[in-house]
Amino acid sequence: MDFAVSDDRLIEMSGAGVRRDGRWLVSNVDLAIGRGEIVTLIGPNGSGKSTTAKLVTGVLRADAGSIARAPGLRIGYVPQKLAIDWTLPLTVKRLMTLTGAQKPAEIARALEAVGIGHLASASVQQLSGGEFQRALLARAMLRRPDLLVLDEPVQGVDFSGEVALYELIARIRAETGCGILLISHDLHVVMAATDTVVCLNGHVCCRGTPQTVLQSPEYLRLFGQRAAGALALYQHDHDHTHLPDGRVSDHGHDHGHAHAHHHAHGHHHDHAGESPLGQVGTGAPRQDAH
Ligand SMILES: Nc1ncnc2c1ncn2[C@@H]1O[C@H](COP(=O)(O)OP(=O)(O)OP(=O)(O)O)[C@@H](O)[C@H]1O
Repeated sequence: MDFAVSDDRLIEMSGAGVRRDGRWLVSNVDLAIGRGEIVTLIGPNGSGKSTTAKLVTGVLRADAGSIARAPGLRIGYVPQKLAIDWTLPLTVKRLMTLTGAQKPAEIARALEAVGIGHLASASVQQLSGGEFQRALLARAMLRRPDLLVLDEPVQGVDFSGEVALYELIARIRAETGCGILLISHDLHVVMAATDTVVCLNGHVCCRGTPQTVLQSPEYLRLFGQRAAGALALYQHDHDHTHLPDGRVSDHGHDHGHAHAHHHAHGHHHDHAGESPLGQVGTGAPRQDAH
C-alpha cells in the first residue's frame, strides 16, 4: 500500500523483495530517492536491476517489505525494452502520443528540450540509438514527472553519445528538480553525475557516493577488472572552466583555443554560458583533449 512521505523523499523502499517460481529475484532491498537526487543502480546481468525499477514504478508489487511513495507522485518511466512494432511506420511525434494524448506544442517543447526538435516528423526507425533514447526521454518528461526512472538509457549509444546523454539527464535534474533513478551496468560514465550508487546482486551489496562504492570490497569483488578502469576515469577531474565562446580558462590562464572534451566526470567543472535545457545539442562526438 502507498502511504505519505512527509519530507523531501519521493520514494522509500524498505526490505523489498520479489519472489517468482520459488526464488527471490531480489530481496531485502532498501532504496530511497529524494527530490533532485540521482540514484544509480548498478549490478551484473540478472542481478535484479530492472525488477527493482519495476518495484519503484509500481509495475511489480513487492512480495516482501514495503514501498512508500510521496502523495501524488508522478513517475516517468523509460523501460529497457519497448513493445514497438518496428515494421509499422511511426513518426517521433506519434511515438510521443502512444501512451497518452499530448498537445502538439507540448510535444514540440519536450523534443526541443532533449535536442531533437528537428526530428519530430522523422520516422522512429531512422533514428540513431542516441536520438531514440532522447525521444523516449522526451516522452517520459511529457508527464512532468517528479521521478524519472530510466532503465539502461544509453543502450545502443556509443561512448561519446553516452556522455552527451548523461549530461542531458544531469541537466534535466538541475532544471526540473526531479529525482532520477538510473539503471546501468555501465560503470565509468554514470559515476560522475550520480549522487548515490546502489550496487545490486540479488540484494544490495554496497551503496554510497560513487567514491565510496568504487572503494568498497563488495563492489570490487563483483566487477573485478572493470572496476579498476572506472576508478581511473572517475578520478580524472577537470581543472578548467569554459568561457562563453567555448575557449578554456585554466586557473585564470586563457588557452585561447577551442577545447573539446567529453564529460565523463562532472566535478569542479563549470560551463560558463552553456545552453539551457531547451538548446541541448544532440551530442556530436567530442574527445578529451587532455
Ligand atoms: N517474471 C519473471 N519470472 C521469473 N524470473 C524472472 C522474471 N523476471 C525476471 N526474472 C529473473 O530475475 C532475475 C533478475 O532480472 P532483472 O531483469 O531484474 O535483472 P537485471 O539486473 O535488470 O539484468 P540485465 O542487466 O541483464 O538487464 C533474472 O535472473 C531474470 O531471469
